[in-house]
Amino acid sequence: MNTGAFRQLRWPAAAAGLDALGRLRHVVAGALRTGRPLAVWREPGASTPRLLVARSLEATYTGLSPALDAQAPAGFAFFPFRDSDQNPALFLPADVVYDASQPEIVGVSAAARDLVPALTAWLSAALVEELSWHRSTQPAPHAATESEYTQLVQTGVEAIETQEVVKVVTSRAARRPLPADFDPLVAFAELDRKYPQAFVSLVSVPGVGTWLGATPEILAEVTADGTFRTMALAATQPLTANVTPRTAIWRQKEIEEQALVARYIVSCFKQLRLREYHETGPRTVIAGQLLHLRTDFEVNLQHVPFPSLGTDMLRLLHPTSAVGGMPKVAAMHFIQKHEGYDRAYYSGFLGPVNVAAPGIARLYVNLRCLQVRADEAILYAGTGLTVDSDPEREWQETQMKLQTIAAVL
Ligand SMILES: C=C(O[C@H]1C=CC=C(C(=O)O)[C@@H]1O)C(=O)O
Repeated sequence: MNTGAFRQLRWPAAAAGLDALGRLRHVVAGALRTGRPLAVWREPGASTPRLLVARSLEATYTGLSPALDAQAPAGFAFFPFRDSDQNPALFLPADVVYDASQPEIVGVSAAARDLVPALTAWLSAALVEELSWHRSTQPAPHAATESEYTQLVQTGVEAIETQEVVKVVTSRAARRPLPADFDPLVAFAELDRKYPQAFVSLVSVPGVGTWLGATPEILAEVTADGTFRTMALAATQPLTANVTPRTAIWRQKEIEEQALVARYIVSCFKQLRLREYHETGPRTVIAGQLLHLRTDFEVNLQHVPFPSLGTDMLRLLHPTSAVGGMPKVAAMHFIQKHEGYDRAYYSGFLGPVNVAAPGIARLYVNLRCLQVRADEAILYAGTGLTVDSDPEREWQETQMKLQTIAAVL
């Protein structure tokens, strides 16, 4: 954790019996009790989660997508599919930070210095059993029936046939009852265990709600050694005993669907006049119980004259054609007109910027996610359509995708 920029509070002797995750839970409880936004996440391949608490809701509103450079503020981005008053773009400033791999300290930013007395007292306070998670003030979205969804796919295929769009990604919400004793932090731990290669997240913001997810898709990453990465992830089939990444065979429809996403990324590089990028793939990758096709793109930022490449690419990429479609504006218009529900933060993006260290940012597409409501969960999934899409198969594909996150219910 980028603790250099933070005042470090040590846990008091009273907390000696609490393990790293117990401490994380206690800081989460304090944030929820005082109405503060928070994010807990575990990066792919990492063994421990991190937590960030913003000092206030007001401090999280942002107009622009985050800058991916070492001088930019540290925080956690939580962006909707489409920015609106109901689903504002948020950037939670890194005011209180906790890294479960360094469980002896809690960091507090200079901007949140006035929180230090209350936080110090809280670290010695008795544990709270029940956490009261932030709720959305928006109504639950409409959950499409099978016939509504297959009709939507049919309309999408017709829009491709009439050349209104080249590709569009349709999606739906599904409502599931919450188990009586559902605990988002326990569910987070289960996602962490089940999906070691996913970006696992739990974000809770007053009025916006509580979102849990385990996404396989990087939107934009900038690493300490000056590398920019993104990926074209699309096409889906179940991972079974007989079909593995080595033996998977893809139909023409799926190859085309993924190639369009890759082409879209290349078009973004072209808009920025960047030619020096490495492209690897497509290859078959595992995401939970599914297989996808993935092409990786990498740029060495030390070798190109584009200091703001990460920031510029992020602004061009979102929403990628893996969640919107192509051409972007026509696909967004189709979705707005026909999908019939509010995606909110599903297929938006999320992740830390300059939290681990200045210059390290990891933003992911918010897929395989759910929204926790008072007594139900809203799950989300979508499918990329091409002219050859079969409505019934696309419905089945959304069912499979919902399974990734439904596993914690
Ligand atoms: C839109 C989703 O997945 C995207 C990412 C991988 C494969 C996809 C597909 O096969 O359609 C989607 O483009 C989702 O999981 O809701």
